[in-house]
Amino acid sequence: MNERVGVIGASGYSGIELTRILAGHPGVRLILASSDRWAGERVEEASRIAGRELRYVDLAQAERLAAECDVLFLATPADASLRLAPALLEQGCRVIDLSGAFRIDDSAAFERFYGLTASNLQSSAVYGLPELFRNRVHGARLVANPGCYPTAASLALAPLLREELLEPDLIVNAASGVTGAGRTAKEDFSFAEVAEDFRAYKVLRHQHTPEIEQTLSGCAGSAVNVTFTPHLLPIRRGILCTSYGRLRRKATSEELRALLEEAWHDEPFVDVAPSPDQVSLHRVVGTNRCLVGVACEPEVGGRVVVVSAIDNLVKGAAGQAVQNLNLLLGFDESTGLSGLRGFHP
Ligand SMILES: NC(=O)C1=CN([C@@H]2O[C@H](COP(=O)(O)OP(=O)(O)OC[C@H]3O[C@@H](n4cnc5c(N)ncnc54)[C@H](OP(=O)(O)O)[C@@H]3O)[C@@H](O)[C@H]2O)C=CC1
Ligand SMILES: CC(=O)N[C@@H](CCC(=O)OP(=O)(O)O)C(=O)O
Repeated sequence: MNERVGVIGASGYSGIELTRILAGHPGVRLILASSDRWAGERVEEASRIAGRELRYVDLAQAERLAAECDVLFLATPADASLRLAPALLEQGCRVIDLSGAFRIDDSAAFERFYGLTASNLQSSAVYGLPELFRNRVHGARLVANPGCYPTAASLALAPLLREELLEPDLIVNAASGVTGAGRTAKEDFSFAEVAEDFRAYKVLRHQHTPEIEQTLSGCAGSAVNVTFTPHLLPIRRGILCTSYGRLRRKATSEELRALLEEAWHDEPFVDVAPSPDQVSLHRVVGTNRCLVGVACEPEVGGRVVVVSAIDNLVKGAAGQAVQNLNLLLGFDESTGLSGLRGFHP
């Protein structure tokens, strides 16, 4: 099979990762890669991996060529996705958007956190976290690929909330590598500013807060409040996410681990570690994997700590987007992804 796919925003960190994965995907043909700054240059991944000549085109040309694609990825900022998606859908393409433009059901919350006007396409977009919502993704025209932090937090906490094991007030602390901010990030993210430093940012105003609460409330069946604090880690890629809650009934660490193992048993990209201490970025960076570990104090009200790790550019962006592509096209969900081996021994 050779479904035709394209990437808009192909020169960004997640666009590059997408281009690399798609060039090696056996079921699709990458026919379009857009970048204004690289227009006219060769897409090296396409010639090196797929053995075909492909050149970047600018956005105007990409919009003209889009109708030739069965599925288009938008690896663009949210404001650009809001502008581009309607016309692409009208041309008959299916769209997988990596930005936050279509993830949040509550328009007022979206507008407050993103500072943008919500789209009326939001109601028809499917939130593409395959491990929780894969049945909805199959027939979707517009997939909202989840945010990096919400992916790490949701895969850590969803099974425990579904079993009504946690009080609905949670704390999520997470640290991301600097690629999370995109490649045009400004001065605050330069090497001299971040090296040998560690700090929180967007405290109590991060745009992923309503997304995490939306997903976890859906799992719990009632409102869940999350205090989310992101941190900037002076490395290139990876997210380590530590989530804290309180037990609603007695349980041991072994029981919680067994519950996570049961929930994620059939999932190719979620693994449960023997303990939270064994969850580390080395084990996930370069792969589409999420690694989760849990421990708790056994009494009612006892503390629960769940640690999860992902690569922000793979499971947190491009890899998850390809999982969604596979669902849309009816491929095995691991197609093009199982070969990603990671960067560490
Ligand atoms: N980095 C990460 O870890 C994650 C990112 N995301 C989201 O994915 C999207 C892409 O992120 P990332 O790869 O980091 O971003 P980058 O800043 O690295 O790249 C952005 C890309 O979009 C293009 N672009 C910029 N402005 C416009 C515009 N107005 N219209 C069309 N294209 C434009 C740029 O191409 P050019 O200038 O060459 O045309 C570039 O290819 C964002 O919405 C981001 O929030 C989601 C999860 C994780
Ligand atoms: C380190 C860093 O800055 N990470 C970004 C990740 C969010 C992102 O990529 O944006 P979306 O809202 O489209 O998911 C941030 O915290 O804003």
